Amino acid sequence: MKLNSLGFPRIGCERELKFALEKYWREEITQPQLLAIAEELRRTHWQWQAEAGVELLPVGDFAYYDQVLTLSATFGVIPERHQAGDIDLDTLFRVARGRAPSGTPAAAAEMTKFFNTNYHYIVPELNEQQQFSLSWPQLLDEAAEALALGYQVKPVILGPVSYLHLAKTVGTKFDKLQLLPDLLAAYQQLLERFKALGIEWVQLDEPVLALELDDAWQLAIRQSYQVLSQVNLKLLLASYYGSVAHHHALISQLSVAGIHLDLVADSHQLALFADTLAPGQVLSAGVINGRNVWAAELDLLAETLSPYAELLGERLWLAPSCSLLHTPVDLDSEQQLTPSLKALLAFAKQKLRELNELQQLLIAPLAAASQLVCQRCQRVRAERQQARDVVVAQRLAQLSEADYQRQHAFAVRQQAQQRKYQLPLLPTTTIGSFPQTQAVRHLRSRWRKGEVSADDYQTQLELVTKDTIERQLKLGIDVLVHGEAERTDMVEYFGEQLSGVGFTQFGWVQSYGSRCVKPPLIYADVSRPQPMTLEWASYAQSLTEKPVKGMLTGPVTILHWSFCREDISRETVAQQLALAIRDEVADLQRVGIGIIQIDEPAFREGLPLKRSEWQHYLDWAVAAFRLSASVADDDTQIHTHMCYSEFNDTIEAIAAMDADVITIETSRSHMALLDVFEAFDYPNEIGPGVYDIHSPNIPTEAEMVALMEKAAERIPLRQLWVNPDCGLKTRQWHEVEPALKNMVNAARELRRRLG
Ligand SMILES: CN1c2c(nc(N)[nH]c2=O)NC[C@@H]1CNc1ccc(C(=O)N[C@@H](CCC(=O)N[C@@H](CCC(=O)N[C@@H](CCC(=O)O)C(=O)O)C(=O)O)C(=O)O)cc1
Ligand SMILES: N[C@@H](CCS)C(=O)O
Ligand SMILES: [Zn+2]
Repeated sequence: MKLNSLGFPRIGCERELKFALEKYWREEITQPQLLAIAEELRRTHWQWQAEAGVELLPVGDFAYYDQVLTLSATFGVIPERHQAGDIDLDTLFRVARGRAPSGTPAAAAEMTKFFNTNYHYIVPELNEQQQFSLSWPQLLDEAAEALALGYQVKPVILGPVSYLHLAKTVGTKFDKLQLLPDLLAAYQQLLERFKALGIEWVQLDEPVLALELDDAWQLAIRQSYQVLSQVNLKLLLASYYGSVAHHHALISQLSVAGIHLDLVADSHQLALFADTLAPGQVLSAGVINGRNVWAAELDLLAETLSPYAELLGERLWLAPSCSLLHTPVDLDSEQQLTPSLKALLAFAKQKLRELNELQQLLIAPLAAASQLVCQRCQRVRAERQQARDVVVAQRLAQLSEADYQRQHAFAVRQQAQQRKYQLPLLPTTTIGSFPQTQAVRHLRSRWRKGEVSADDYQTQLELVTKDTIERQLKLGIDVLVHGEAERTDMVEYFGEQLSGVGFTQFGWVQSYGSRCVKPPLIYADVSRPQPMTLEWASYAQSLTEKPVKGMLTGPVTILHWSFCREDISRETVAQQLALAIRDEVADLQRVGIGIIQIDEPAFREGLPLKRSEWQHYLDWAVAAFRLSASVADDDTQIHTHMCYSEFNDTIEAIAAMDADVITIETSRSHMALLDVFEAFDYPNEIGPGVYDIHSPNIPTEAEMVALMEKAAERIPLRQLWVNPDCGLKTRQWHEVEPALKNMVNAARELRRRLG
């Protein structure tokens, strides 16, 4: 019974890769220095996995920016604008970031969510004449590197169908499946090269199988594995992030040497697929949750797996459900978690140990060590039962229809809000955060280490907030924000203050490139012991007569960007979070904050992979948002904000959220995203972003006027706001100030032209 690893977090226990990358980009270290740090990380991660008993070490989970981008480079899929001779490391960085220490800057490639995760990949750009040829040796080099260290190796790469599915087409319109035969030829070459290194197993990941695929994409799966199985290698076909039971017939007919299943997503797949395994075929049972941080119930898992261990013997492999990319690295680093919460957790390193313990439980259930594991599991289960808070349960039980409804319909509210605020036509605002400068981060870091007192920390942040308000006043923005300088992250900040939610010191998870987040841990019923944002909102409002928006993160986004308990439904957790945010809305309103933004950037990301499950999700997600917002009086203006969104297939739900104003990311799509709002006759107000905050470029007044004119062709003028695409925390003041100056001038010009 082998232990199978689908990948380990590459960022490093202390985010070594993040810091090395950023230093390299700032040209503070050389490329050989970056490569050396990366090599050291790979070595450490292989060693940890080997020590846990993993025999076939994954290669391909390491990436300098993103593993999909590495694969694109491997096949020579580099947009023309980023090419400059042969592919090198800087080519990858130019694709991902638009710039690198060498080469000419050019617009970065698109980045988007990897399936339903909070990890972002770089979208491959394919044209109709796309050629695929082995062009970047990283995967082969890393395989050779692991082999040289004496390990057995199993390359783990995205399969051809998922790769095509994630890619976008550029230039003339065409069906990307046309490219499959050529792509398969390139995969074959790559597999041959692995084989030449003496490699026996290659894992091909096809998370696309968790989707409901039409005939053409199912055929693509069939064709791909028919072609690739011709290479004399053992292929492990891996699916994850969802059940593939609906593709059982398709998958079980493929001639692959092994199948990996995400049994956390759907444990019924085990019996289904075990029944139809071909002779000799391996089943990799993904039983340890690779997307969550809770310690596994190993005793129960062993009970379930035991008959299959007998039936399949060596053909049963034990594995995490997916790559451990989505989990923090090492629980042992955490010094401040309560022992009772810590006992509930397992990060990547601990998950490897769990695999090992599970193997022992199956091999020697009566051994003393196995008994100890069972006792620990029982203790953890008992601890989990403390998660209930009767007050929260009672509040939920008493909710009625009225709690989900604003007092009056939008038209009435709009009048009340206009009477109160007298905002000009095309009001200007921003999305919330202003640059999180090095100075602010450094200050926070020193405060955390006890080098700066709480009072000094507060005073310094007040100065930053005051400066942020003054800058906005000088710019002439109509609805201000306090700037979020006190927040590390829009979700973590709330997680730190809610009961039932824990937070870590070092629980970093890669979000994209060098950027990481520390997701909160929702381990018990959630409530808000005291106001979370009131002080900062009131302080900022005290500095100006102009309205300052209260700034909250919505329940759906807090849920999706946290590690959530699994003993109750996500719907119920969303309701609990909604009640906490609702209390905050009520408090903000009470102290005179009359414009309140409840951010929901992760609203769409929560959509289940299978369309047939969408409506149920949308119903409860909309309800949670409404529950958080409906305590607002008619003249309190509720904003929401969504970035990374596409609204065509969710517009009814967006409208049902009934926010008075929604700000969205639209500048890159040149307002095309607004088509659906026009077609739907969206009744409430909209701020289509006119400033692409992901780019260091400063948009001109003329560009923003042109974008708003396009918006005005689709949406009635009095419904429109002028704002950036998203928060400005990752930008610098020298970029933000001129951009916002142009934005305010654009709004003024438009009022002259159109008003
Ligand atoms: C909008 N996005 C978000 C997602 N998920 C979230 N939970 N939050 C989001 O905002 N998902 C989708 C997108 C992803 N986008 C981003 C964008 C930017 C980041 C990012 O910048 N992350 C930072 C970490 C932010 C943070 O928590 N900062 C802390 C700690 C800062 C730090 O590293 N300090 C240093 C010391 C510094 C010094 O002394 O000078 C240290 O600890 O060593 C803070 O502000 O205090 C990142 O750097 O990766 C993430 C996702
Ligand atoms: N209020 C947040 C939203 C980001 S999606 C910000 O401005 O950073
Ligand atoms: Zn945003």
